[in-house]
Amino acid sequence: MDALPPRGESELPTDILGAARDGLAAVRVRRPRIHCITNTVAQAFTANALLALGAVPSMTTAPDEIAAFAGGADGLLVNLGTLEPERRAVIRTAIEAASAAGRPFLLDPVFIDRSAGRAAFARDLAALGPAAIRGNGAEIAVLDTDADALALRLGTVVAATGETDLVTDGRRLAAVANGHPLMARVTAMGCAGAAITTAFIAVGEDAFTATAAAMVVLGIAGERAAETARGPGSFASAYLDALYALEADDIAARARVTSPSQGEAS
Ligand SMILES: Nc1ncnc2c1ncn2[C@@H]1O[C@H](COP(=O)(O)OP(=O)(O)OP(=O)(O)O)[C@@H](O)[C@H]1O
Ligand SMILES: Cc1ncsc1CCO
Ligand SMILES: [Mg+2]
Repeated sequence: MDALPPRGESELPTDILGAARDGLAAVRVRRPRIHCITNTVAQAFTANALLALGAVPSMTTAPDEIAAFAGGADGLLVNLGTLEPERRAVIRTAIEAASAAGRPFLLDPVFIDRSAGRAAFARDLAALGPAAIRGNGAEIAVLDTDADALALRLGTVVAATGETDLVTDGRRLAAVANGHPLMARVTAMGCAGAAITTAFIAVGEDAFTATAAAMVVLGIAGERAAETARGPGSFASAYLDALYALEADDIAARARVTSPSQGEAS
């Protein structure tokens, strides 16, 4: 670690705010195609969240089509939430196709804290060069003792989500405090957030900045949705509306990003 620059030195939170604003605009203009191998619980909400944001989802897991879909997309999401044998069997083919096409993939290691076999599979996938790994704190903790070590060891970006989202590439660290407790009362909010993050990485220059920017955007959408929601049900639809309506001014006004060596950016 001695050879590394101090955390935060090479990345200003203001860069993340700019990346959130620019990333949102780029997703809406470029409409990246995101292929999602994701769990059966999250599929429809994830597809709707990508569409609301401006991206274009596809979700097939058919063995004879997976290489064409993953290789032709701008980014690939691999989510382990419902890891039936059929879904497990196509994941490597999808990653190989995306990687051969020079497209990023993001790993969401759902519930690896519940199953040793799933954790072992996730470790194998994590070694295949994901642009980012996003999981809740408990899931990330299964992969390494801390997110920085994991990011450095694999040369990837790690987002450990929860009340505060921590994003690191091992050298830079951002803490994103945006979000709302109702986000934890609707299933697949993290899964959809990982798909949104894949879209930001697909249109971004730098996976760390893009991942932190995505956390800002989805957290602010959650805050806006909570203003009109009456509970989890109306929150889910208000969240899609908020992704659709989000403007650059909302980001400037609401972003709460810190990095350890600097103060709050907003
Ligand atoms: N208590 C909270 N306060 C504010 N924001 C929260 C809270 N809990 C979750 N969030 C937001 O919700 C997003 C999803 O995070 P979470 O860690 O709950 O995902 P998850 O456990 O993977 O969810 P799922 O598996 O249901 O998709 C986070 O990025 C964060 O912005
Ligand atoms: C509830 C649930 N079970 C498997 S995946 C999933 C969605 C949240 O990760
Ligand atoms: Mg999850």
